[in-house]
Amino acid sequence: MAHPDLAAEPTIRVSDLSLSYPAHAGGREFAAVEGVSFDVPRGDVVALLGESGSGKSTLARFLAGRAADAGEKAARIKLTGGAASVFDVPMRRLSGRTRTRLTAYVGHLAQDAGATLTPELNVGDILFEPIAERSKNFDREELGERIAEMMDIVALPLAKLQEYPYELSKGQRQRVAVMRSLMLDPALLIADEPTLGVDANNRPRIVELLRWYRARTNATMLLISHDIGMLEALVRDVLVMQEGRLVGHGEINEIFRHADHGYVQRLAQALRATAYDEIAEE
Ligand SMILES: Nc1ncnc2c1ncn2[C@@H]1O[C@H](COP(=O)(O)OP(=O)(O)OP(=O)(O)O)[C@@H](O)[C@H]1O
Repeated sequence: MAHPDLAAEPTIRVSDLSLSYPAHAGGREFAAVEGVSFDVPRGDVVALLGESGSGKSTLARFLAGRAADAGEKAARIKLTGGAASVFDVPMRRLSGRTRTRLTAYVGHLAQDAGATLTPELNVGDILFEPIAERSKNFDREELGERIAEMMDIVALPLAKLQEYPYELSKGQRQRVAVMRSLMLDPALLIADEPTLGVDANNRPRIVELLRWYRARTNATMLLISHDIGMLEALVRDVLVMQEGRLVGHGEINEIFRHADHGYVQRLAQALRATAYDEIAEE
């Protein structure tokens, strides 16, 4: 059985990778990612950009080891070509045990995670849950201090710990979801639009939380985000996808300065105008 090697270099290795959704409802198998290759070196923060439907979430979910997580069969992601490894664990045909081992180190913030917080739990329990599931013997006090620090960074009053998801605004729920994705101290964080649905005043709070986390842990991060504040504060390299393919890869300023691909050029222009909401919806 492959054991995750946290010192693996690079942390993520993707080679000519193709991913599909199975055929369903009389339709054909759908190729969401086609022939993509890139590495994410250990400790780097890389952004995955691209218009809606370009395959970003599919790739993120697959690399986070959550390809088979979806309830319905039709939403399970299948590797149809090439290879990928995370912490030197090959992602082809992951056994249940290997997957559990791997996902213990890989935080995944799913798309619109704030909307799927457990409705029966208050915020405090939502945050404690990942740790309580792993071990009964955790230091509640130490963890409480960490939670208080995170709440402060994202500007949520401690009284919110007693509230339930339905009592929070959309942006507050999203902030809780981002905090939750960090609770197990992941050595790799894969986050799908961490600031989506958060108002402009509070987006920098999430950026700050991720910066704080990185300074504390030096974790590797793959972020799907068109948030210019986040890109500027955290990201060195970007990957740009279009229709399942990688159409740009490199240092953020370089790639936008010398963009030779039509979509990358348009994206660069839009980002300069900081119209990120529109890009995400394009
Ligand atoms: N369960 C599924 N079954 C079939 N096709 C799917 C499924 N989920 C996503 N797709 C398709 O796969 C393609 C890639 O979707 P994906 O969500 O990865 O794109 P994305 O770049 O993350 O887009 P967005 O920014 O809108 O989330 C899209 O064409 C989408 O319609």
